[in-house]
Amino acid sequence: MSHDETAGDGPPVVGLEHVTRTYRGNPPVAALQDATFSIRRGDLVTIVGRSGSGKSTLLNILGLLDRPSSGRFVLDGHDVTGLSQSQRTSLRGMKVGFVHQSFQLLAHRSALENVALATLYRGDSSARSRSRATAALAAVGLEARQDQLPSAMSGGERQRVAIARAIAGEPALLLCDEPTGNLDTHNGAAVVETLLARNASGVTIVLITHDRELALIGNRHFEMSDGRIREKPSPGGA
Ligand SMILES: Nc1ncnc2c1ncn2[C@@H]1O[C@H](COP(=O)(O)OP(=O)(O)OP(=O)(O)O)[C@@H](O)[C@H]1O
Repeated sequence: MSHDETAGDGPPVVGLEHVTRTYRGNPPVAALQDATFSIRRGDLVTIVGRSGSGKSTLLNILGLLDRPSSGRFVLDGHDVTGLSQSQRTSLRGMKVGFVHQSFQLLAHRSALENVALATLYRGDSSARSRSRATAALAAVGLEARQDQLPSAMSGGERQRVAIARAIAGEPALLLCDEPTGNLDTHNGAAVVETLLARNASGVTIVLITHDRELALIGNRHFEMSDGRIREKPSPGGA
């Protein structure tokens, strides 16, 4: 399915209304202030901003790792505002995939095992998790390398395994935190190509970065500054 066919279908994947996050302290830190925006199915959203502007704070809220101090957050049709910790954990497992700067693969497990274990934890049967993992590795172009250990792979391949792990459970939202931050240009480009291809098949992605060039990919571009987020007009006015 192409991006154009999926964009905008159904309820938003993310709906934030006046979301704030203030860290306690003296003085308190208003790390996220009055964020109101939606992310539609099939969007590839980039968020750029300096260190300390609030990007991780926002990503933690979107990924249900942290709660807003105030405001409303609806994730794929679920209002998460009043959920208990265990309900949030379970929703996170169903709805969110994470890709981190540092890959975070299990060193003594093959690529296939790294991906399969993630869906096994979600409650899939062993056969189901294996078949999902094989499909996810094929989707990132690593079907031939599924029995390799991470140590035998390039940084770009490791990150593609991490992407396969994050998408194997078909999450509503893929959150990427500086996904090319530890990679050289060549490996970084391979990871970007992989993310663009997954987005073209319908995966909704939010990517945070310091890198102003990387921030130009995708169809929607946000900038954070001192806890405030604003959407930048896309070239061509789309
Ligand atoms: N647990 C915390 N307690 C208190 N203040 C915090 C906490 N986490 C972050 N902050 C502060 O909140 C603000 C936003 O931080 P955040 O980590 O979200 O920024 P960022 O844009 O992700 O930065 P970086 O690019 O360096 O990761 C900063 O002023 C930071 O010092």
